[in-house]
Amino acid sequence: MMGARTVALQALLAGEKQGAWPDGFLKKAIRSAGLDSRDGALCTRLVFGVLQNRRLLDFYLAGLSKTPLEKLELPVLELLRLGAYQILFLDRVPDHAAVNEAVGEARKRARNPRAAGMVNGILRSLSRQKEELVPPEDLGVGYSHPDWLVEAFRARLGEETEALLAANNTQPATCAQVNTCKGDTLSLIDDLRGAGVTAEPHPWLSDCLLLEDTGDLERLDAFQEGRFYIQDAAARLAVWAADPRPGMEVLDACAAPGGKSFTAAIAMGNRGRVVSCDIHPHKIALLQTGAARLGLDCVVPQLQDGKSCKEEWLDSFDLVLADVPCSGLGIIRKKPDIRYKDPKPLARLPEIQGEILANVARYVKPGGVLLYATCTLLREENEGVVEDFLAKRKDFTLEPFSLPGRFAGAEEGMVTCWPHRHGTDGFFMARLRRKGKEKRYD
Ligand SMILES: C[S@@+](CC[C@H](N)C(=O)[O-])C[C@H]1O[C@@H](n2cnc3c(N)ncnc32)[C@H](O)[C@@H]1O
Repeated sequence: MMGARTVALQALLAGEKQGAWPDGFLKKAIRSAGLDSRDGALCTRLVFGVLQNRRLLDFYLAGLSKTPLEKLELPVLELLRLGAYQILFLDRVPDHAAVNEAVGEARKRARNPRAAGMVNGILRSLSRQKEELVPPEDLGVGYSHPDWLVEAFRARLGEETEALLAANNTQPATCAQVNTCKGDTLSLIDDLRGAGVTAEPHPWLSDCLLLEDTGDLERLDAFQEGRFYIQDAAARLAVWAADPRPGMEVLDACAAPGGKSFTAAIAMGNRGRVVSCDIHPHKIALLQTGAARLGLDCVVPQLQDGKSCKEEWLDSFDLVLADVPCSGLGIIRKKPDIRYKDPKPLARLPEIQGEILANVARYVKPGGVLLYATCTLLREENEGVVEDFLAKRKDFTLEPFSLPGRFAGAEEGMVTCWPHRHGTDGFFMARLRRKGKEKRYD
């Protein structure tokens, strides 16, 4: 039977090979290896820990390895990172156990017969020297973010940058939204606690819970009964800013996996219609399954490219949500590999975002609302796209909104949520009103 470290190694290697986040792979691998919840949690922590600290781990390993790290076989390098992460960050794993496991795996996997000896030597030296290690001064190395990203954050945050980088490497509690169409928050808390989950009400967001020790939460009865869904507080706030009301016609132009459609439908008491679109056919199935589980039949999934105009929708929706594809740099806490993305293709995003926004704005009724949102923190994908749009569409203006808690910018109609300030994902939302007679929904 495979252990937690072997599965973690496989997930890291799969991530390197696919150039993609191993989350899906990790969940499946944990299930198929039959890891119990304790080993599953250790395996997940190892994968997150290595991704969150890769640059820092490499910095220390490079100081101990005679061979440059880029010349090592990839499985050997990942084993060194896994071992180093356990030695430097995990008190509950004895160093000798981390070293022995890494050496055993290296014996099985490395083509170079000397690799196991090298892994042994490097990790034992690291264990001996760990109290004397001098941390790097460079923020990018210390918090394992690429230099370009540190500079982008510094341009916005100045001295606050380090706090954001540190927050990006924390482990947030899982944030769950209560499906108030299927029951109240207190009885859900009771039932989750009865199932062994640590469930607390969110400190400032109603009908929202912070969960820990969930194990595979999709197996919980309350999940299968559609009594909650997973969504960060910041994403919930974006729908709050949009303020959907019962009876409205709502379009969610970039909807999958459906969090904001579901939040809107719940706020509407499942009355009215939420047309939930996505460009990818396989994601329409996700929307269908999610809406069915939650019992939200006012959600109508539909395949539609947000960039191309659907004539019959012109001037038809009270509210249009444009939660556009973005660089995702606000959700590094949950997807630690996002920081390693090649920044070049990201430069094209503002154009795509602007195109989607310009097209779906045409679906807003006169007097209706357009909500632009991203889960990134780059000005060019956020305020920049909105400002370009407003320069072209003089019939739209930013509109103030209120949120629970203090969020700078709400009175001007644009808010950025920050992991280090608000404890949420990094997120941007702008509320725009189209000129015209507003239809009232109470
Ligand atoms: C940020 S995610 C949306 C998250 C979603 N609103 C939620 O709250 O769960 C962006 C989504 O846009 C979709 N997408 C990308 N390009 C699109 C396009 N041209 N038209 C419609 N959807 C698009 C992606 O497939 C992805 O599911």
